[in-house]
Parts: sequence; structure tokens; C-alpha cells
Amino acid sequence: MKHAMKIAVAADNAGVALKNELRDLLRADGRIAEVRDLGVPDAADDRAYPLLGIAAAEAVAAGEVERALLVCGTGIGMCISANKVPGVRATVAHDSYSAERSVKSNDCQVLTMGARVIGPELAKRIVTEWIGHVFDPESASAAKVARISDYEQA
Ligand SMILES: O=C(CO)[C@H](O)COP(=O)(O)O
Repeated sequence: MKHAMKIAVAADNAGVALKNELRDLLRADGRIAEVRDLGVPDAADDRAYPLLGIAAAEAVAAGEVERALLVCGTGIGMCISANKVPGVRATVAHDSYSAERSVKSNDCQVLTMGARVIGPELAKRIVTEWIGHVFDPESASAAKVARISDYEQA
């Protein structure tokens, strides 16, 4: 049987509506074993994006989940925050090709999006595709990604 992925989702109050839509989409996707919602639950919760983004990235780094999907207003703050966690590679992407290459070229475990940048239907399509992409450790990209890890560990 194919391994079913675990994924964390999180957002600040600017991204929570889109995060909740994407969470529900992922929960209905048979390729996902578990969708862990780290919050915020609704727009009344004004916790700042770094708290949520770092918590999700730490879950990735700890191996509790394979991937994380993070939403804020632009996706940028979540991306910066997640990338501060050692071992985590996060990208903001609002197009199909970038989301695909973030996995295949860069072995990114974290995708971030901006709810003030992208509409829900396009975001859903990109996320559905993103889940299907896998990094090939035998690919020519692997040595390049390893250089990033080497720098981080030096
Ligand atoms: O988009 C955000 C961070 O990148 C966040 O949702 C809003 O941040 P703010 O503009 O600093 O309020």
C-alpha cells in the first residue's frame, strides 16, 4: 500500500478562511492520512503568523508530519518564519509550476500562500497538484539541495 501523507495546516487571521477551505479539501483527499490543523480556528484569533508558521515547521522538522500548508495575507511572512526552522524548506507559490518545482527541484516540505493574493479555486487546484508531487533523491537536484543542508549544519 502507498504511504499516506500527514500534513499540517496553519494560518493567521488574514489567511484563516482560505486555510479552512484548503484543510477541508485535504481532509477529503484520499492521499492524506491526517490533516493536523494548528490554528488559528477563526478570524477572532489574532495570534501573529510567526507563531503559527514556526509551530507547523517544527512539526515538519520533528517528523510528525511530512508537509505543511501555511496561509497568511501574502504567504511571505509564513514563508520567512517556516524557513527559520532548521531542516525546513518553505516556499510561497501561487502558480502550478512553482509549486511543482518547489518539491521536485528544492524538496520543499512547506507551501505558503497569501489569501490576499490568490483566489480559493486556484489555490485548491495548486494544493491538489502539490500533494501529488514527490522529490526524487536520485535526481540531479538532490546534490544541490544537499548543499543547503550542509550550510545549515556547518
Ligand atoms: O501577510 C502577512 C505576513 O506576510 C500577514 O497576514 C499580515 O501581516 P501584516 O501586514 O504585518 O499585518
